[in-house]
Amino acid sequence: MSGSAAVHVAVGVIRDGNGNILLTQRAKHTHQGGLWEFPGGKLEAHETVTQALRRELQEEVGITVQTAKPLIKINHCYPDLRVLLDVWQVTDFSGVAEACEGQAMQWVEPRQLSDYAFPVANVPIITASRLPDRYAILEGSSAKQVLANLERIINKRITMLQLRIKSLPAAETAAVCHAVLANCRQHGIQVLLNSDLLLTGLPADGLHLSSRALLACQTKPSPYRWVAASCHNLQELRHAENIGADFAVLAPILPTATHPDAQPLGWETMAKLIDQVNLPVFALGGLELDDMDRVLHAGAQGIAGISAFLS
Ligand SMILES: Nc1nc2c([nH]c(=O)n2[C@@H]2O[C@H](COP(=O)(O)OP(=O)(O)OP(=O)(O)O)[C@@H](O)[C@H]2O)c(=O)[nH]1
Ligand SMILES: [Mg+2]
Repeated sequence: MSGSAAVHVAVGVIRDGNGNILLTQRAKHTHQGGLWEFPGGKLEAHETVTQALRRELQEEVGITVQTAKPLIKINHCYPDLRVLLDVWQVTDFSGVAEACEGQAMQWVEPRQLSDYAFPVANVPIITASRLPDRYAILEGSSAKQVLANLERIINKRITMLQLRIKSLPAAETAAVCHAVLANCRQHGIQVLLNSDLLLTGLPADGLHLSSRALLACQTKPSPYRWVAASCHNLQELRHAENIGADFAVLAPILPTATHPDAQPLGWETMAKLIDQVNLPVFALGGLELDDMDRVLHAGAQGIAGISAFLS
């Protein structure tokens, strides 16, 4: 199958006002029949992906797409078919969803998606649909500064962050980590601990591997709800994908004052790199929240940042 052109499919992760996601069940006789899917279908000749998305969601579940943004692209080779799943998040629609083709249909909470059997290509789509579009990196050169930065991050309504404290004495680091975790729990923020933080037994939500730690892993570290990885090139992104990391952070995209010697990847290279892996990838380095639209259209999950969320 690897030689034939991929079938381009427009797929909608449709959310209702409560954040639930619409699933339908594929008819028994079809490709991957009997499994659950996000509604969508093949592009017709001369159709753009957003035109196909609009038509398919009207035909299959009777809704009219009002607003949609790119979520993730998946290139997958089934034994009998190669597909490019072009997945869009539908954030606003009109009409009431109904199963227009007699298929089973369910609105499902994101955390319950794992209770449903999907085609294997859908694994990173499910991860992407559970991730936010902003991933903050919390740092600081003193305990006071770390906690002040956390206040600012909380005010930006961030729901996930990486705790990366490098320069505090060990005893102070442990105290700050406990304070950050308690504060984040209170505000519903998930915390991933950077792998350079040599502290064990902290009740965090996940592990964020430095690129060095990533390359030293041959399998996904366990047990963590989330495993993320810092990447700078295709080799690292592929390694993150191969060990089954949940998502990656790719840097630096634009020049930054904090890393003046690092060669920025730029928009075009970033898009090309992200296109080559089936993995949610946050863009990091020199970006601001105003860049979100451009970042999403370049294929990224969203923006990761240190100063981006501190203004
Ligand atoms: N819609 C949809 N298709 C998916 C998903 N995951 C996945 O692997 N696919 C694959 O992508 C292709 C989508 O085609 P489809 O059967 O929905 O196409 P369609 O609506 O145009 O159907 P038709 O050919 O009967 O008109 C199938 O091979 C299907 O197995 C998913 O989550 N949603
Ligand atoms: Mg379909």
